Amino acid sequence: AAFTPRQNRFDKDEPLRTAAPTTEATEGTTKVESGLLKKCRPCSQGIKCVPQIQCPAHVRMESHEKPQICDLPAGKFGYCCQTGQNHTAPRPANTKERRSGLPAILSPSVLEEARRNFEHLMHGVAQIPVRRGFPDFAHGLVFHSTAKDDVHNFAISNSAIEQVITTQLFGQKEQVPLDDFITNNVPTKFTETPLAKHCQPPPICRDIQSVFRSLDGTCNNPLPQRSLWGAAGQPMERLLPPAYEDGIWTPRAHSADGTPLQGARKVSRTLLADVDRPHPKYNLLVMQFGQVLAHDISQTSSVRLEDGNLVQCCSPEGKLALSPQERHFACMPIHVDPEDEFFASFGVRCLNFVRLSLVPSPDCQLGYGRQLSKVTHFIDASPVYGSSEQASRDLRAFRGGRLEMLNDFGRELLPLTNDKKACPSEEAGKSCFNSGDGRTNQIISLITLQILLAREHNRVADVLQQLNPSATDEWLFQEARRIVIAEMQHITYNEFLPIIIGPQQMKRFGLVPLHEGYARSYNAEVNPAITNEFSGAAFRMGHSSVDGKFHIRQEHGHIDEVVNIPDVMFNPSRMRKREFYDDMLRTLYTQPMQQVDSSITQGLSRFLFRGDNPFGLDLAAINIQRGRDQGLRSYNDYLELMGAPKLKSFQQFPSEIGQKLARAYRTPDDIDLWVGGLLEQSVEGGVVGGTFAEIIADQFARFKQGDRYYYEYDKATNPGAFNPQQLQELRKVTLARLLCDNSDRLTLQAVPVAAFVRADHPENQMVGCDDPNLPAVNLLAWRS
Ligand code: HEM
Ligand SMILES: [Ca+2]
Repeated sequence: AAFTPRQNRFDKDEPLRTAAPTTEATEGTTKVESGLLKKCRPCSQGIKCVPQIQCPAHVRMESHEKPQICDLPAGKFGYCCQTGQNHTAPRPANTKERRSGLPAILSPSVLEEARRNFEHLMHGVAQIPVRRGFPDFAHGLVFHSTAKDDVHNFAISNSAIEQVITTQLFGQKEQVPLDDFITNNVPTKFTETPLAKHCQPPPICRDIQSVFRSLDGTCNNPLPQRSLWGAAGQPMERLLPPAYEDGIWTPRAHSADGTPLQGARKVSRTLLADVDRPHPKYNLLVMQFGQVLAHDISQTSSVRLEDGNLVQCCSPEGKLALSPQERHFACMPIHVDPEDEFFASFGVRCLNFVRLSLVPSPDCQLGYGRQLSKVTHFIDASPVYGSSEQASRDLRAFRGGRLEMLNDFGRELLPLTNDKKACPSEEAGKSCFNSGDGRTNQIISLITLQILLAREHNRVADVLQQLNPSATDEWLFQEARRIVIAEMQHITYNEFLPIIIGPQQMKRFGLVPLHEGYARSYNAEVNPAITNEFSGAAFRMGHSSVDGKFHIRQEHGHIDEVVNIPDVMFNPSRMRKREFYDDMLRTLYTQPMQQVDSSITQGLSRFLFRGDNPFGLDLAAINIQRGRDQGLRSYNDYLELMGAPKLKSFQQFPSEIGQKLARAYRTPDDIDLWVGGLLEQSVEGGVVGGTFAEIIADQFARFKQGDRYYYEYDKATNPGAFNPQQLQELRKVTLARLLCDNSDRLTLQAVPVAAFVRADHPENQMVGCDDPNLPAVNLLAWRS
């Protein structure tokens, strides 16, 4: 049921090349060598050949300005890129005049009027509580970190919103072309106005030679102006300019033909049915590791009320959406049709949806709203350690470098949380677990991996202490953390990522880990921040891999218990059953994941966070709405970004999908990125289609090139570099080893060698946890 619009794009045997070569490039493209294989002239010195997606300015260039085409590994084309990852190309001359006509500073009257509008939006709205125990409440928890943090974010987000409202008013008054906003081409500033309080240059880093990366990700890039790149709370990047209808923050609500877009729920129920399609090769660990990784690198934040409480956009019981006059400015409720075969039967006509909060402009310039990630963007095991110094201190035991754990009759579990806002239930015995990430209790299989990683930290800390008896708690903690982060990174690049994006993209984006020696891909120009396209669409591919049920203790055709996933969302009590942790791990490596395609389990699309309610939320609709909230452009624009032709008609899809698409959208230019990506056929050797593969590959290239502390870098780059012997040891780590080392050994005594591959797959084999053939990191390399 999958389809790819352009399976072979960028391939050298593709006769139709969309990127019009410059005269230079045509000269440089030498004669046909064999068949259709052409060879391109290399880029001039100092200019890098990169995949099209990493040179996004080309989309806005005239054809004669497009960069020269060059060769990339795996038989692919790239661009000799001079604009870097900046998506704004030099603008046509005729708009220059308009821009220079704008005032440098805002007038007091605009400021005052905007202030009044803002006050009204803040206080003149109906306040309907979001009740504990209901699905919306749990949805709000997804954006929770700590109670203190919620209040702090409120203040910052408010400043940002006020800036946006002021910018909108200014844009109307001065008739600024939309294009100038989306390409950051408005010279006007907030300087010397009350809105300037958050415009501060990034801090200067004092200790740039620190052996250990900071907890909040600051000073990873030590260069002036870049000390906050990738740090917690920093804005996301964009591959393409936002698709806001006013260029600033008004979400895309109209089709390319001017009529209103269909609602997100309508798209979800028309296109994303629930079909059971188990993956023939990969198991649920791929899904579950993917979610842990997603939480490591991104957590957005939703707008809240002044007291930190959640915003509600629907009338009680979802009977209808509040009118625009009475609802909060961040409301973007999801409309439910009366003929909705599921929600309408409960009388529900409105699903709550609150927009993401924003960050103020760092350089004080007027521009579009920018979303943030609250966690460190880097892959740095932040779900284990938290994304701030304080969060990490709250998790530490301050003995032997260990993390605090709950001793549950001899088994180490995560400690229980005392943060009342972290758990939907206040009942005793239903307490939630605490970790470095506020989303841990979302589903019990996620808790399982969070426990696994915390145990791994303590296991490593204990061994380090035996080897270095006089080491301090601080050193043991930081060194164990450094090792666990390296393990996370190695498993991500070595085992996980190739499964997702396939071997060709791994090569083309330079993501394959080395077998020996140090890697040299650090590039101080690369901002490691998460992109909106990645967090709002591409990496949400994982939602399609979720199975609606867990088959616990599946052995020889026998299953002990079938657990529906909504029953284990924010309901961690099963973890206290003695054998559950081992059983869950075994389930994850035995049970297939679902294929990444246009099918989403009803466990997510109807019953998400149901709790005791008869119905839940629709995560698919939420994803679509979120993409519009984040200003993601339509799927077609991303095809163009990658150098593929845009779709012109729904008939380019197989007829069944084409018909459904035509019911959900007016033109192919309307297709939401997340939906279009899921409809593609998977790339060779990977589980996602070409578009998601590119967006994901680009993101992981940022994490590698833009992380000075990446585990494969040497001392010249990374002040916390591993010595050659340590690095060689770290390269032995596998997820299989982690499963064995951190299981309870109650029902789990053996693991599949390739942990992400179904245990029953012919290419895989089970190996006993004590088998010497299961490689392990020898920590003797850390004896000082
Ligand atoms: C196990 C079941 C899962 C559940 C119940 C779940 C639920 C959610 C929810 C409620 C959100 C926030 C939606 C919004 O309001 O925008 C979310 C966001 C997200 N999810 Fe999942 N998810 C699951 C698995 C996964 C997996 C397997 C992956 C990837 C492999 C993934 C990747 C993401 C990403 C990247 C985001 C955006 C995070 C952000 O930037 O805030 N999720 N998920
Ligand atoms: Ca992180």
